[in-house]
Amino acid sequence: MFHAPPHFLNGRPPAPAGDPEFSVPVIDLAGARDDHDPEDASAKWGFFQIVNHGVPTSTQNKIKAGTHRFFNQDAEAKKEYFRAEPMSKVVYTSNYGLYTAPVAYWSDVILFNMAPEPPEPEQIPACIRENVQEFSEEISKVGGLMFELLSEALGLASNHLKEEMGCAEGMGLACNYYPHCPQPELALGITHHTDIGFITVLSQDHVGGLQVVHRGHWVDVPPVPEALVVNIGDMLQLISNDKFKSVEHRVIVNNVEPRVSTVCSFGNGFMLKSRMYGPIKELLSEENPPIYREISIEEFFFKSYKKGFDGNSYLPQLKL
Ligand SMILES: O=C(O)CCC(=O)C(=O)O
Ligand SMILES: [Fe+2]
Repeated sequence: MFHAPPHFLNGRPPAPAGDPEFSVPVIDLAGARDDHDPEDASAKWGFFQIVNHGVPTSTQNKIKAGTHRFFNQDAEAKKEYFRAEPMSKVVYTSNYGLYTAPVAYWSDVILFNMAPEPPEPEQIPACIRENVQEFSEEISKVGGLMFELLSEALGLASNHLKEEMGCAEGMGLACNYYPHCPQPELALGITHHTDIGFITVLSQDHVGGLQVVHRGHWVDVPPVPEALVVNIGDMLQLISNDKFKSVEHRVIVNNVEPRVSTVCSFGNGFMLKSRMYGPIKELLSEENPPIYREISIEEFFFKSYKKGFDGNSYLPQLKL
């Protein structure tokens, strides 16, 4: 495991080693459904890892190899995919927090907005095309399952989030590449943030560097082979009326080897524009009044991007 230097702690100490309070929740999806209710982890951490989830390891490995292939090309080959704005089907960008993040992002990303309408196959770079299509199919099934489990964890019918609310209708798949960093004390891979969508399901490689905030401490998320990481995003915090909290996280870099991750965000700015999302009525009562006003996902994404990558979510601005 690599460690962030003290000036990157943002006043949060690293989690004490060996304290079971800080051991990251892992949910085994094999076996009886009742055994893997993610309610506790979603409410307390806003984050959990899942194992035995059905994205074959070979599918995860192939897209990571494709990510290395894409980013190891020279700039000339990559530049046709470069976009400065996020609302394209395929967006390659480098250091996207450059003008707004508190610390430069030591990372490159190629993002594919796969749902509701995927890009044309020829818009996806040939060196990663098949991998993107295969991973996207597999991760969509996992996303669907997560929405069922999270619906149940909220005490709703299992189809509520996916079918009733259309939470899985938009999906963005980001392939992140964190180059080896000669001076890791001067940069972060991605500075602290919460994810904007409903949930994020991600696959990390063996290198490590992802950290989440739990009870005011930075906790390393050690890579577990085959495991996927699930983050609660801001939109799920909004519709769950704070029952589930979006998790603050970041990626630290190292001077040993590059790292790649594959990150699927369920909920993107291409979703049905007229649909408004607010706290789910079934979760509200006199003792539990709505905390946030309704907003369309398009506006939420737009405002969150516009605000800049300053580490704060846009949610507080929607408080009633
Ligand atoms: O690379 C990772 O593990 C996390 C990346 C991330 O937080 C993001 O893309 O939003
Ligand atoms: Fe993230």
